Amino acid sequence: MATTSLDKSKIRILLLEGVHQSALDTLHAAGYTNIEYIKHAISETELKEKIADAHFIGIRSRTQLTDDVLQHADKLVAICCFCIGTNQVDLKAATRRGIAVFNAPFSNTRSVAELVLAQAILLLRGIPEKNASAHRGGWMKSAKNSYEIRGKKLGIIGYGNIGTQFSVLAESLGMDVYFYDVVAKLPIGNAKQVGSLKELLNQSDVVSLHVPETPSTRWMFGAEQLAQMKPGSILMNASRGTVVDIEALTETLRSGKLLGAAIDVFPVEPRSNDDEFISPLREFDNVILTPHIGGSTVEAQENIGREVAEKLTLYSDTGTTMASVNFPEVALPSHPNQHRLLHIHENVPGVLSEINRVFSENDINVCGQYLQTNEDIGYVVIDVDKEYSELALEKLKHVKATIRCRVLF
Ligand SMILES: NC(=O)C1=CN([C@@H]2O[C@H](COP(=O)(O)OP(=O)(O)OC[C@H]3O[C@@H](n4cnc5c(N)ncnc54)[C@H](O)[C@@H]3O)[C@@H](O)[C@H]2O)C=CC1
Ligand SMILES: O=C(O)C(=O)COP(=O)(O)O
Repeated sequence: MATTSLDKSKIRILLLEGVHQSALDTLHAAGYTNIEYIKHAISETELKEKIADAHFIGIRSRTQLTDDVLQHADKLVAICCFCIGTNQVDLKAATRRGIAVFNAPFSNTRSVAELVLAQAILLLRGIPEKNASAHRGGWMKSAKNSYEIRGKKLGIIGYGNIGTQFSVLAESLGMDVYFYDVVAKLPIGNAKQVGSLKELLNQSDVVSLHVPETPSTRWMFGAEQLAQMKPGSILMNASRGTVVDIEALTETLRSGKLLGAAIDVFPVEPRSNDDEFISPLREFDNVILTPHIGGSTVEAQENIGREVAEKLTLYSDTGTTMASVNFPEVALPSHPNQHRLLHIHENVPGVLSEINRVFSENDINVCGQYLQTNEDIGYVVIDVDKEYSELALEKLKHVKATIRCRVLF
């Protein structure tokens, strides 16, 4: 019988942006050896070339997998984001092509929360300016504009995993925490949800953004919101570079209204550590500029590497899609002595009955069947005796609304 399932050594995995060694170790331990490992993000042209051969791609926040790029990804089975955000992936385009997307939804949460807490303390004491001055031979010994964090009001925008972690840490240091979120959220500890962003900004000494990049958060923080902030307050953004209008922030900082700012993410970020970081914010000593390292700790990266690589191998080996960002979630047992057919189709009426007809009309015994759908696609997994998989695969490919169909053994 012809082989339809790929040998592991032929499954090509492209890993970009220097994902942690733990990812490579996990993949090697699972028998995957055909891995191209690149330490930085690559240009769109190179990406289009390389993705054409890849069955799996691993990226972090910098690589943009647009509809245009995915048009070149004929063999791609899954996209693995070794980070929280998946805004860099056109999820609709991936789903339409039957490409599953995975991420690490909370392995770097604590790292971001610790960073912003530290930044709030440093900014309230004016440390960035004093440090910069001392490096130039200055001596700014003064208590002017230098404050304890205790008793200050923290305003968190986006009270999700990171926002709540930060909330807990900030309360433990005596901050009063308020938050604004588009969804009603259970407040942790003594935190209080406020009804509008304006209300939050009017009262907060420290404002910190922890929203995902979505159409509703793109440029949500501009001149109007900066005007609503208290004089002498602080703005921190470790969410996405498209959330804050940098020109408006630059103007506000020039006016001296803010005590300082901490910005970790930028509208355009360098592709590698060899490229120059360009930003109008470079001129301000009272702004902490960090190179998108909110989640860059050894602990977070090691955990993310392992976690996402495990999701990749599980999907590749068994078809399991648990915790996928865009696919219906199906947890599948191993399938010894059987072949497993994976059928991804548009979620339209009549597909299932057509699939079932393939098996009844061809007298193929179904040993196991699993189904899950979401609003866009359906994912059906069927285990059959080995000798029938080739025939079934051929027939299933012709079922209406089929996006992708393959066999695992
Ligand atoms: N700087 C870095 O290295 C890192 C940055 N991030 C960024 O942080 C973001 C947040 O991460 P998590 O807390 O894990 O996400 P999450 O999904 O747990 O929480 C996001 C929260 O924002 C809220 N939200 C959405 N739109 C909003 C709006 N327009 N206004 C107010 N609230 C809104 C949601 O309801 C949710 O409660 C990620 O999407 C990612 O972009 C994440 C990790 C590391
Ligand atoms: O987890 C996220 O969403 C981040 O922003 C971290 O991105 P990175 O892996 O550091 O490129």
